[in-house]
Amino acid sequence: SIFTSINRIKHMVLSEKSILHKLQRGLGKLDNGPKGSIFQRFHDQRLHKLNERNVTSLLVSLRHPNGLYQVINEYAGIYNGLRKALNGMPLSAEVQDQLANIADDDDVIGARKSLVRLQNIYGLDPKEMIKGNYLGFEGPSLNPIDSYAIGQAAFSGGKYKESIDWLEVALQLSEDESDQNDMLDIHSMGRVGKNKDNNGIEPDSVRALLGHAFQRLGDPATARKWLAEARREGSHDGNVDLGQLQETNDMEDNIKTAEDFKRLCKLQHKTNTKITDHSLFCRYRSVYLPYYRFGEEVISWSPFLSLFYDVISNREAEMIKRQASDKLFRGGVVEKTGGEIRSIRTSHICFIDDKESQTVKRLSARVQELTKLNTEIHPGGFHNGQSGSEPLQVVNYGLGGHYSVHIDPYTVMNHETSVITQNHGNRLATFLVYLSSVERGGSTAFPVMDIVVSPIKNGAVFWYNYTPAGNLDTRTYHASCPVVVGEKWVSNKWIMSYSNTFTRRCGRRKHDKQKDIEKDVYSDYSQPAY
Ligand SMILES: O=C(O)CCC(=O)C(=O)O
Ligand SMILES: [Fe+2]
Repeated sequence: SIFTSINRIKHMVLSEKSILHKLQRGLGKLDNGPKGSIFQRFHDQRLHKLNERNVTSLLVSLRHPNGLYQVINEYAGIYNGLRKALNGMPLSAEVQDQLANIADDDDVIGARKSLVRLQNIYGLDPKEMIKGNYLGFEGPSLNPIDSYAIGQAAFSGGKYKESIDWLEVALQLSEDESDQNDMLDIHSMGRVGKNKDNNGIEPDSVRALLGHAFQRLGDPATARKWLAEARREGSHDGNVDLGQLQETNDMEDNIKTAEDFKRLCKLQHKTNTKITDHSLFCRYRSVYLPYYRFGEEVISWSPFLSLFYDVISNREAEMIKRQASDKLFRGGVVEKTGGEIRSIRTSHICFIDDKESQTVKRLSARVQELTKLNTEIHPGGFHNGQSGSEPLQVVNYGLGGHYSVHIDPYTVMNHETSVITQNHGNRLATFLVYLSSVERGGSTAFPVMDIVVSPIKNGAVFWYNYTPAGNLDTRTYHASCPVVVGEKWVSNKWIMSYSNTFTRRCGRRKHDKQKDIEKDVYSDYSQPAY
């Protein structure tokens, strides 16, 4: 899938010529058969199109959710024809790899569901979203077919309220447009069909699906009204196979912090005025060799949470993203529940070991100096011996990319995680570095602490996942709010517990909290900033 990484979507758009070239090479041996010539025609037409387009404006549109949706939809549509033509033929691994770089139907469905997530989390109105207005950020508009399709996706995801909004917009837009057509047609004596308008949606299918949505919402009266209207004008029952639908919910729906989470996500760049702890403060922190000075802001004492500014340079951030983009893959947390796959994380990730990159190695060393915790990775590699930290995990989010509420320590016991926890213990602390700012959305929200952090490029958040007594600190539950506009990159440095048994400072008293320890530690070597 590619909709879960803006980097992959950009790669699809920018490397299509090279993808086509490699496909041509891979399909060359089929050249004499009929399929070979179909590919050649496809190749030539596509190349012609590519030479004509304006790449700059295309890239600008990819900052906006509708632009991303359109490009995913368009590429899936165009390449579906090719995929069908190649269906059943033996394809080399290279051809399959290249085809995997191009959006397919699953991406289109994922993209629709992502738009529904944006609607849901930020309380956006599809009337505005369709026009391209997301939280005041303008972009390309979508059409009634898109609106209907997104409504269908919402419906099949069990989001009936959301689906009704999209379906009503679809109906409204198609009526508006057929009104306009009627007016034009007064002169040419109407030719607009009753059921099928010029935009290719059948209003009766929309009405029927509206009826089903109201039915599922427990409003049989309104449901009957829509179903009757659909039947009066036609006999369609929508294009959705209602028998196959399953109710699925995002994790946000299931936890009691759902409303807090939404509220925090909407608070971007605003201070949470509920925090009135006057003992919070800022200070400068220094590391040496090379000398580097950062601002640090303590934003919560218990649990301890602090923000660092300019903890890496622009050059280092760009370097890490460049190194990561060659090895990104779909982030692992996909849960299977009742036969349906629901994704609690829409991003691509990869790991970079200190051995692979001087930049990453420097960052590890800096984190070690700042946190006074051991971050050294076993010289033979993370998996070959006890390590102070995991290799750096780099994350690139996709269209509406998010990560549902979770805690960082391993909790699910499968083979791989139990090998990690046996060797290294668990994720004692998290040092989360922002490799980009995000224009709208994409904050890190801590619903239990009632704190939200807006990504600031080159900044970082640091916290302990365990209390000084060694208990899992469930106040550290956090999530990545969906990205609305822009491209979000973060990286995680997870510091492991076994190597830090003796490096994490303990309290002087038995029940000391991290707050007490921090005060002791920092009065030793740091002065508050003015
Ligand atoms: O991207 C974020 O803001 C949070 C990421 C996160 O929590 C994680 O990757 O574990
Ligand atoms: Fe996390």
